[in-house]
Amino acid sequence: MKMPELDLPQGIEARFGATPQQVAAQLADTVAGFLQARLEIAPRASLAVSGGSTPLPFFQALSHKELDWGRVDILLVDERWVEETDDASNTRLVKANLLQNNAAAARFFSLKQKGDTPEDGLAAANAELVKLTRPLDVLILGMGNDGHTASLFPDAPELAHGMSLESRETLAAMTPPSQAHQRITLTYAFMHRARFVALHLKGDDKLDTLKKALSEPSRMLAMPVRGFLKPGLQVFWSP
Ligand SMILES: O=C(O)[C@H](O)[C@@H](O)[C@H](O)[C@H](O)COP(=O)(O)O
Repeated sequence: MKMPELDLPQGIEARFGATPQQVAAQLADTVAGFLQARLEIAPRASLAVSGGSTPLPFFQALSHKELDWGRVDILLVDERWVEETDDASNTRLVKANLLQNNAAAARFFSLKQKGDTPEDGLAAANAELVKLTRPLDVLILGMGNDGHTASLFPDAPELAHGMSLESRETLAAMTPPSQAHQRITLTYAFMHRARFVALHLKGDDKLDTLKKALSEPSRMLAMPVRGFLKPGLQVFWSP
C-alpha cells in the first residue's frame, strides 16, 4: 500500500494501515497499552470514545484485550439526544461493540439522561459524571468532513461556548442545524487535557479534510478538530 502524503507538524504522529481492521488493531493495542500503564500507577483509568461508523472494528478489538477492566471508566465524547433503542444512539453502539467480552466489566457513564432536550438533561448528565476519573486518560476522536469532532459542530450556535478554554463545564448541549438530532458533547476545555489523544479516521475524504484542517490551524471555530492538532496527537488512518 502506498502511504499517503501527509505533512504533519512536529510532534504529531501518523499511524497508517492498509485496512480499517489493521488500523483498528493498532489503535486497540496502543489504547490497551496506555490504559495498562495508567492502571499500574493509578486506582482507575478513563477512556472517552467517539460514536459514528469508524470506531466499530476498534471497539471490537479493544473489547478482547486483557485489562483490569473493572478499574476502567468508559464514556462517549458525545451523544445524539435519542433513546438507546434508536439506530442513531452512540450509547447503543458502544454497549453492543465495546462493552462486550473482557471490556464488559468496565464502568460506563451515560451522557443520555432524561429530558426532552440535551439542555434539559445537562444537570443529570453532569451528576452522572461526578465519579468519572479525571482528567481523561485516553481520548479517541473521530472527525466529520466539516471539521467537527465530538459534537463540536462548526454550525452549532453554541460552538464558541463549547470550544472556550475558559469554560469550567465538562458538558455542553449543541443544536447544529446540519444534524438530524440535538447533541450533548464533552467540552473542548475538558477534552483537551486528556493524557493521550488519538484521531481515528477512515477514507481519502477524511485525509483531505485533515489536510485542510492542518492548513489553517488557528481557525478553530471554522474546523473544531483543529483544537486537537497539537504535539502528542496520534492520527490513525486507513483507506
Ligand atoms: O456522534 C458522532 O457522530 C461522533 O461522535 C462524531 O463526532 C463522529 O466521530 C464523526 O462524525 C465521524 O463519524 P464517522 O466515523 O461515522 O465518519
